[in-house]
Amino acid sequence: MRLSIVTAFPDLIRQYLGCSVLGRGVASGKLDVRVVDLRDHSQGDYRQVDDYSFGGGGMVLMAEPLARAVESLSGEGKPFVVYPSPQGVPLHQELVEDLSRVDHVVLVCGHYEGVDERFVRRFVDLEVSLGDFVLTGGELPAMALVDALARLVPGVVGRGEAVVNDSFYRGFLDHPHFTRPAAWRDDVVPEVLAGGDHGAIEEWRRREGVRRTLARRPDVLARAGLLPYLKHGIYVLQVHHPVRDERGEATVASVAAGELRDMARTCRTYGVRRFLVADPLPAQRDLAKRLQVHGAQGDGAARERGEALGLLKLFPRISRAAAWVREKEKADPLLVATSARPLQGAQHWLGLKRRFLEEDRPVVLVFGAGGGLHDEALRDCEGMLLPVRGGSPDGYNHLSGVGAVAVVLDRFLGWR
Ligand SMILES: C[S@@+](CC[C@H](N)C(=O)[O-])C[C@H]1O[C@@H](n2cnc3c(N)ncnc32)[C@H](O)[C@@H]1O
Repeated sequence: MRLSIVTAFPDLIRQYLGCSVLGRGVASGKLDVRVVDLRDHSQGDYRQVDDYSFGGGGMVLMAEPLARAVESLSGEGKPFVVYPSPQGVPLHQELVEDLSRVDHVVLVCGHYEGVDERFVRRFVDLEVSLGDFVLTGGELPAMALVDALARLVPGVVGRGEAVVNDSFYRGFLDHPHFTRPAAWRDDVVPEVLAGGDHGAIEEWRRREGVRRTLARRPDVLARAGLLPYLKHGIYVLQVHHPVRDERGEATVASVAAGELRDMARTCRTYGVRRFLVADPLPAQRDLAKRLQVHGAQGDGAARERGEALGLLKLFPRISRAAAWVREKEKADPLLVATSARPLQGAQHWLGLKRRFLEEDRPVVLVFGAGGGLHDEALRDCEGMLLPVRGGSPDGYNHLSGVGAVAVVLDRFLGWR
């Protein structure tokens, strides 16, 4: 990506671009940043770039020098023009990531009262704000943007400081950091960090990142994929019995090969540890087993399908599936029921997402087949998820099993 900064104060920017991580990025050619002096695009002998605000008030940057500066950068296609402004959309990591995928971003620094609105209307694609406060000029926000973008350019940040572990990158806050000396003014670094046990260090960091995020910024969890931050695995359990028939009575749902295959593939996509099925009928479990064997034959797509079906594990009852997870994880699983009907005590997915982190237990997401989980099945579950809602405001929303698994897994494990 290319970055250009249009400013009436180029020295401010040049100095910043010459130092530390950015300085090394520019010197090595990994960072392509150009600083454009607005005065080079002024008209007349006085290199004028600003004038009084119509109607009274302070100075405003004039439209024509700004337009010329941007046009001088438009040789190889139209760049994406960003104007840092307190009236813009708040800057956040997702926006930085979106901008990092643009070929050429031009940052236009305002000053004094701002820039002529006619320039904004004609040239600016996006106004971005650093927060609800006012600075004297757009140079600091422009540098903040360049800095945040530069971190995403491969090789600019050293390998030791993996950006994926930074705050917000994966929807979590970073863990605390410490450096030498190990004891400073009677304050000693956590013992685990000074020992050489990398597994224990990773576990400590994971827990601290989770703790901080829950305490300080639970709002950012909406975009977070939970998997790297959970100690235990996430499981999907499809229940064939007891599910509801048309009259709400308990019945057994039949095995649908296509449905099992598609759910298994979704589980594989999101890193679900195992796809469990509870079915009391041996003939149906046999059918599912045969599907697993045949699905693994062939190459290409078939192999991928086979891998997904390898996640499948069959049990006669919900309790047996739960006991198997308990044994495997050496921890009590949290079973969470999903339903098309709003169940008593059901929670919003964001609340559950926090709960998964707080309780740090294996999680089993339980889906019904046929007409959905019967009340008897709900007795095995400790948590309940509100129905997935689409455009319709009323509570009832019956999705296909495959659709429901995909939406629910994306909310908990999808990484935006
Ligand atoms: C003093 S400000 C102008 C404020 C403008 N009159 C207003 O109230 O919206 C001058 C310049 O600083 C930059 N600026 C100030 N605060 C900013 C913020 N919170 N985020 C991004 N840019 C900001 C903008 O480029 C702006 O044109």
